[in-house]
Amino acid sequence: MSTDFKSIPLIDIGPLLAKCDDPDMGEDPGVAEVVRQLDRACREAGFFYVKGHGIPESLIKKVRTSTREFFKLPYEEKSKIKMTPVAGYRGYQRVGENITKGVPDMHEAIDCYREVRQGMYGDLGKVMEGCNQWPVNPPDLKPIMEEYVSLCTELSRKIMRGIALALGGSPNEFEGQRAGDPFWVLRIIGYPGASKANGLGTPENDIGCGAHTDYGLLTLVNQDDDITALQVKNLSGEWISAVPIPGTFVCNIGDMLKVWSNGLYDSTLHRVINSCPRYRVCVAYFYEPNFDVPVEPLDVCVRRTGGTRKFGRACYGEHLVSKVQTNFVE
Ligand SMILES: N=C(N)NCCCC[C@H](N)C(=O)O
Ligand SMILES: O=C(O)CCC(=O)C(=O)O
Ligand SMILES: [Fe+2]
Repeated sequence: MSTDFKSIPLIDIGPLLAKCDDPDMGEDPGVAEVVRQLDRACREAGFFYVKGHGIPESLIKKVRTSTREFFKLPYEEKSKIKMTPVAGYRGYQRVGENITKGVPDMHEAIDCYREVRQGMYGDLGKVMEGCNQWPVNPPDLKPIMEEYVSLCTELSRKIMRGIALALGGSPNEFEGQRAGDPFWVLRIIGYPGASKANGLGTPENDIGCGAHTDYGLLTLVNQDDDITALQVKNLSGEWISAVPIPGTFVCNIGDMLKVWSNGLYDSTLHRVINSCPRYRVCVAYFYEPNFDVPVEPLDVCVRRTGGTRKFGRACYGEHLVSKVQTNFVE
């Protein structure tokens, strides 16, 4: 359960990355300090900023620039890669098409998923079968995003090694069968400026994305530097803003980590309200478990939470499919 946190902690993960693939990384004092901070952040907020992550700032900026360029195109152009169930729910969705708890969200997006070949996960994976739909314009969007996904995947694997230690496990707790063949999701998102979204000049009412939790393990949010819009709910119900900190990612934990950790860590509710008149872009990368692995509380976490299993067995693929099938207007 999250606490009454008033701000979101910032963690320099440099020391963790430096030693991340050493078998005895846990004994390194620099790693131990990062692990302590990760543990505290995951227990208290389920959200943290990371710096020292090693992904070049130039690429992070290009990701947002090409995103902005795409959303500036006319609808006819954007709709050439329209999201459809047949494409495995990959592609472009216009403002209002994504719904959260029954309410249309004031954002447009391109959804991308790790590609799923026919029959790869049997019936479980059918809904997600398909290839990503990339726009022709801007031409560099596809290569930029592909490079970005591969760097985010590697970074997330390393952060998860730190989180595994934080939970009292071995560093490779989330490798192999659990998340050694990770599924991933990329959401390329644009939030219209406040007055444009509702035309009434009542910015408080523009819900860019309604309150939700993320579905998998770990999310890396790459947001515009100059607009505050992401809000995280604390225990007493206050919304704490994740004010952009240049050079950092906002990270948060997802539903599957809540199950694996037996609730030691929670997937915290968050939402997006762009009350700024300017258009906001955000690219969210989601690092997820193996698509078809059974997810149940780790023994070490059950012991640390009083010996009772709080959750039954879950499956990421099933969870994703149930979300995707209810996320869109018909
Ligand atoms: N893949 C992830 N985590 N996407 C998060 C999207 C959240 C909004 C969605 N309509 C919902 O209600 O879940
Ligand atoms: O726009 C943001 O800052 C976060 C978006 C988000 O929470 C999501 O796509 O899951
Ligand atoms: Fe989210």
